[in-house]
Amino acid sequence: MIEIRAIVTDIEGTTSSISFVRDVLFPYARKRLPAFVETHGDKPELQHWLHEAAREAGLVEAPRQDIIELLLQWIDQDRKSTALKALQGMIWQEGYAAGDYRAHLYPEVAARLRDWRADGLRLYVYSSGSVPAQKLFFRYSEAGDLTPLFAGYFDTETGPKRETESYRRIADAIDEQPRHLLFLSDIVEELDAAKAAGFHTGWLIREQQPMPDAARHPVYADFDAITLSS
Ligand SMILES: CSCCC(=O)C(=O)COP(=O)(O)O
Ligand SMILES: [Mg+2]
Repeated sequence: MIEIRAIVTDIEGTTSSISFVRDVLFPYARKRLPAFVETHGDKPELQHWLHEAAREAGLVEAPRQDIIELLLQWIDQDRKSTALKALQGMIWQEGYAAGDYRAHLYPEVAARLRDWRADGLRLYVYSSGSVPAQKLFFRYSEAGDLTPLFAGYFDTETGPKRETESYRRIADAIDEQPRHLLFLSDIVEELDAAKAAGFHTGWLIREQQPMPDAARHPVYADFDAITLSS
């Protein structure tokens, strides 16, 4: 008998479309990053993440303009850099607050998250986006402010999403045995890592992709198809 007590969900490709992140959020950050650094460059938080990006690239002594150029390249590559994601989150905050966009959610997601909460399940997010960016995402979602539904958030400061140890850390932080946790994602390597840590897994395959034949994980076309017991 499977007993799921908490659900940990990915964002891009799972609760929300890849295109919203790639075609709205990333270009928004890319266009504004140079001016944002110019305007806010004296702020300790921004200086910290610029230094972290430089350290990550081995360019600690480089001029600030070189770091900016590097960050723009990383945005184009969708490099899962913790420093980049933190900087992007700082820029995205302005866009949400200004009403420039609302975070995309697939149509069934908000209702299903509410159902799971009403059934006593705890909900968490694990995304490459920074924790502040995740909170903004669900605070300013197309379905309104969903942050009251979530008990916690994890990003790559917990660890890389394709490493099993990251999921062990998440289970410890949630204070649940992995066998009582379900991880939902669109990326099979992330699901493999979670499964190796003992999590139950759900593979969201949304954008009319061919269903894999011998799926390594239970495959779902949307959140309404997800079953929590068997
Ligand atoms: C929190 S919105 C920005 C998401 C992001 O930058 C990203 O790379 C999403 O990757 P995920 O791990 O959620 O698929
Ligand atoms: Mg994803």
